[in-house]
Amino acid sequence: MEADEGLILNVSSLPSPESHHSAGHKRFRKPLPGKDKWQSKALKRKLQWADEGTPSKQKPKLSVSPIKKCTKKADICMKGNLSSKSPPKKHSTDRHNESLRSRPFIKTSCLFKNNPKIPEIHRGGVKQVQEKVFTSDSFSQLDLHPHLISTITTVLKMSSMTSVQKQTIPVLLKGKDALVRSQTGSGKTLAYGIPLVQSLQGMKSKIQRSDGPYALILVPTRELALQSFDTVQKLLKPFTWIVPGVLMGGEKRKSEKARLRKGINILISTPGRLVDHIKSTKCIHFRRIQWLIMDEADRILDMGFEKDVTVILNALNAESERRQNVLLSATLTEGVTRLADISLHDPVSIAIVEETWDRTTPEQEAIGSPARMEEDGFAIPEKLKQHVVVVPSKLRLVTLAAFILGKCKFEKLHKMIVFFSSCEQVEFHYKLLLKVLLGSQEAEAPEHLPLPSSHLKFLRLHGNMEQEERTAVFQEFLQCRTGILLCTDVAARGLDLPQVTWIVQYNAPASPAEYVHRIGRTARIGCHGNSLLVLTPSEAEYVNSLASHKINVSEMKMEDILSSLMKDDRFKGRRWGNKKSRGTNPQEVRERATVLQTEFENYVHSGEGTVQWAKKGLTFAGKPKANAALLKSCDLNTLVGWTQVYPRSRERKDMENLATRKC
Ligand SMILES: Nc1ncnc2c1ncn2[C@@H]1O[C@H](COP(=O)(O)OP(=O)(O)OP(=O)(O)O)[C@@H](O)[C@H]1O
Repeated sequence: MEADEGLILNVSSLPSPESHHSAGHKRFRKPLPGKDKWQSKALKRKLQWADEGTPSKQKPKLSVSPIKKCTKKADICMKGNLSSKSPPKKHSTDRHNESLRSRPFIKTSCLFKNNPKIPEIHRGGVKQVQEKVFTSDSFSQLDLHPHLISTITTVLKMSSMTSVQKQTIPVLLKGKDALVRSQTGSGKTLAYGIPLVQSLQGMKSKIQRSDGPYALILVPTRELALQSFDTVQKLLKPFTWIVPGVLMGGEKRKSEKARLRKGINILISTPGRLVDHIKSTKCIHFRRIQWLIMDEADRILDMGFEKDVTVILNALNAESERRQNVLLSATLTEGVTRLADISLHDPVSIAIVEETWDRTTPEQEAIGSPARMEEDGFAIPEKLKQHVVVVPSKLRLVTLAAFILGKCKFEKLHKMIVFFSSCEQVEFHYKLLLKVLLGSQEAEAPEHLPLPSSHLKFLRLHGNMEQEERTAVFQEFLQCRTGILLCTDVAARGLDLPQVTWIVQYNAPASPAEYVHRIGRTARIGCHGNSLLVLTPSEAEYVNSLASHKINVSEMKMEDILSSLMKDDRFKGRRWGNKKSRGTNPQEVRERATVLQTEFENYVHSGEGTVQWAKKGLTFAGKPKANAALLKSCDLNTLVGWTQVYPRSRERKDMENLATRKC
């Protein structure tokens, strides 16, 4: 789902001229030619829809002209709460007065009215599949080279094996192929890395750099390639004659060719880039390949690399038939099974699952046999607390912002990842949140800040960024103790980012497997972690879909999330002036949410450029897969909101067709 975002760009929510002083708002005094025409049309639409909820029942009620009224007396716009007769009291400091003057008028009715009812979430008694992460067995029990053991204990600082390592390492040391399925963050990299290094260091004829690759590790993303390279490099510390290397898009082909020519013994690559080299780099060969490892196999397939994997398998088979093959994934999909069929020889299947299905309701009984359950159930880290919040489209953006403020500004140190469904959405929300949550914060008096602004550090990561920047952001987030990373699914798989405390999924993931991978960026290797899935009312059913995969989420209330705005006086409505805020007065919470929403909208409307950029951020053109997902999951409200962004365009027509179909 990509098109909603609770940012309804319509003129009725624009600020009154008297309340703005910045250059960005001069346009209200001197409108751009032709612009007021579409604004008034958008206003008309907005009024219709605000009254009736859906466009299908449009009955124009244009007797009120809010812009006019707001312009004269902004306070009238606040639904019955602000009296035009009682202007705000004088405040003690000029600064405070200034801050109040620049505060937008509040129009609570827009944001909190005519929203679809939030359905109740009925949770069945789902018992999650659990894996025990650690065992009491130490690495020294394995038949490994003593230098390798000491590297594990002294360099990697690990003593006992995880369950997946305990089961996988002996199988691979025996030379068998394996299909390994284990929960996210359970230590799969070392499960293949240790036997790989053990076998290569012990080869009868000592490996020469110029021999070329003995092992190929395929991973879906560049970040994962770098991360796997880092682990392998550490394991190879005592065995300096074995050279690891990475090939991934984004780097100059020429320098990769030069490194290939010099020799890489353990080649870590993304499939696309490797195929590139197979087709164009003469010096690449697989004559000595002994190992093929496909990590995050389901993601490799999801990303459309199936054809590339076939090209790679053919290239390997053409030069070396005998090799050991390993396929690893946190989730087992049909595609992975298919890939296992063509790439593994008589594999040992390793699945670290303890619990079986707990049939507690007849509906669950009807879903399928225990065997099927075994296949469909995803193991979730035991210490991961999963939450869901159902939020009407219009309120999604403020809810997200309030959640970020609540956790990252007002609670103790949090490190958060927020998933979006497209690169454009990431960019859009990154700039918007940076500007509104951080930009204005910087301008506020220091006494308003409960914590230093550095706690609200925003980063973003997506596939449209230059590789250099991607790597820098990845490294920065890896090392920082707090921060908020806004990203696409480029960061969903395999990435090991320590100390992440919250995962937020702002857009529902395309599949339960994706859900598991996204939340798997927290609660790694036995640590605690939390996740929040944001759904629109029409998507509430998704919770049942997760339950059918043994995924159990508990509900959070939108109002509770929004109430953290009470801690941030930047969003205090004009009416409350110097008054002390009372706990979590629902009316005041709503008004603060409206102030925040208005700030978002003001920023977007501050110029033609930002409007265009917002449209880009809310669009989902050119992504057929995403469109299909949108059709499946997004609600009417979303579509209505979206059509308001596009008052007259082909896209709008498309969206209206889509809305009609949804009806
Ligand atoms: N035996 C161990 N003891 C302590 N820490 C470990 C052990 N094995 C791995 N780790 C650490 O656990 C973290 C997760 O490991 P890894 O990234 O290999 O998990 P994964 O199963 O591949 O996760 P994902 O499915 O998300 O890719 C890493 O930081 C790794 O260093």
